[in-house]
Amino acid sequence: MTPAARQVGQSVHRPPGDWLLRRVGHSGPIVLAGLACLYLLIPTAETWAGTVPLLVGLLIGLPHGAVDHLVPAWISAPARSLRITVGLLLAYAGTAAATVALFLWAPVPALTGFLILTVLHFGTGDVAYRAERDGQAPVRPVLAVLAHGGPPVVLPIALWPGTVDPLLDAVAPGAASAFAPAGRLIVLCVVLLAVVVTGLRELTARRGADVAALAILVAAFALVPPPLAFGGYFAAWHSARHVARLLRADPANRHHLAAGRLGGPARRFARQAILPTIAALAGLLVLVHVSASPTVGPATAGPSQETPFQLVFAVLAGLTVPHAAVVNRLDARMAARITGPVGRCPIRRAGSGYDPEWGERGRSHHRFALAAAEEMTTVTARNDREECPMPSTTMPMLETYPKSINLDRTKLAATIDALDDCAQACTACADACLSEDMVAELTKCVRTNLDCADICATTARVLSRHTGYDANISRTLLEACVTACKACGDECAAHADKHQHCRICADACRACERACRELLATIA
Ligand SMILES: CC1=C(/C=C/C(C)=C/C=C/C(C)=C/C=O)C(C)(C)CCC1
Ligand SMILES: [Fe+2]
Repeated sequence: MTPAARQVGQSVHRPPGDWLLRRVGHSGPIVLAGLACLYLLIPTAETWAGTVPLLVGLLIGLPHGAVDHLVPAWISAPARSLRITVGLLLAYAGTAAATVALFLWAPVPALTGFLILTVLHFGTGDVAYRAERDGQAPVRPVLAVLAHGGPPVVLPIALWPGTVDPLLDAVAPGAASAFAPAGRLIVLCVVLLAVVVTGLRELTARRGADVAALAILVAAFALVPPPLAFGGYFAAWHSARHVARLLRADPANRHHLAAGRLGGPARRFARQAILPTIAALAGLLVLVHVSASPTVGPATAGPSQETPFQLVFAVLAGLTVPHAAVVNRLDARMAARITGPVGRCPIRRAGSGYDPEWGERGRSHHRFALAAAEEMTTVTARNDREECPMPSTTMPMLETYPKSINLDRTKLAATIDALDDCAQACTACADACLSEDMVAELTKCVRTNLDCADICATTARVLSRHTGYDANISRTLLEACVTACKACGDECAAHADKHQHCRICADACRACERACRELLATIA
């Protein structure tokens, strides 16, 4: 059975596309191992291992940051995602401009900060990739981040001063001498220590392939000239893993990935990334041209003393900083989503719809929506451990809807769950009322219970249908729910001190009323 077929067969337990994560995960180690072998076998490779491989690697990797602005569109309602996308683009441009200014004003501190950021970005990228692939976050993420993100940056600087120092000075004049040999050695030792501890942890956890990947990473950056190693790493390791995760994050790819097809998602990504990539490339080329011209280039006296390379690198860093910020935030949300709040049931707790303490984080997790089925995997695993109630299938079902949904999926899922909870509580409360000795005093309660149960159940069913969506029907039903829940909540609350079922039902009605109002606010 192919990995894809296996996945389709157990679609509820495995997220669509984890086969892709596994497959792509091998490309980095294979390329770096190949480069290391090539370099050991053909020492003359050094002659063509100059800046060109670095540029080629960066060019191939460039598209991985080209769709950052689309992520909001994959995870929220179209009307709001446009606003988020525009806001994100403005923040992106602002951060990029500030970074470029910092690079030109204080090149050495700026470069130091950028290199630290690169370590964190690569490290968190790997940790997030692994967490997504394995369905669990590492026990010591900081150490793992350093172990995976450190080698591509620290090893070249510490072990290849002859090659790297001219590069450092080209992008930030004075950096080579500012990075003292003792400092380089100390940072190298810290990174190697992190690698050894992380490697031993992996060994104990019997993750042989991951230990091998880490060993290849270190060996390649120790053996292969930095521009070549870095180029290979950036394209085949960092960017490839990131793109694989992006493909899974795009809800439109779910069916293809679940069926083991990569062609559609790859073409879709190419379409999404092509324009921003061309724009970034064109911008960089114009920059090289302009800054190399005699009027503003290095020959000119005054403030424009920077080399073309320095300006281009500053712009590259300027694009990377907001990219790292966007990705880091999403990674953090993903990691939190995988581990969940300690001791709580994520997603949903009995009787109260969505867990308010899971709050913003939970909402964001749904928005990012790695894969609906993964939600099930994670929650089910946690339920096994922590005896949480069965998770709702509402969000996973929404995530599998093949077309776009005109409502905020998170709020919609929360409302459907709240409606179902409320309908169940109202039905049970009416039944319990009928068995009370003082049933005569509860006739109004039974009546409002049954009205509320019917209205909520009907609304939950209508809201679960999206094809040919009619906002007027949804709005009218939600308004009826608000009225029915308010009436039933008030009536039940009046008996809450005497009857536990009325207290529980009143809570469910209030929660449902709140959820309906929130959803109404998005369609009013
Ligand atoms: C300057 C410099 C380097 C280049 C760093 C670069 C080019 C980082 C780019 C990071 C990006 C673009 C991340 C986005 O995901 C090396 C090779 C570490 C060696 C030391 C000097
Ligand atoms: Fe990146």
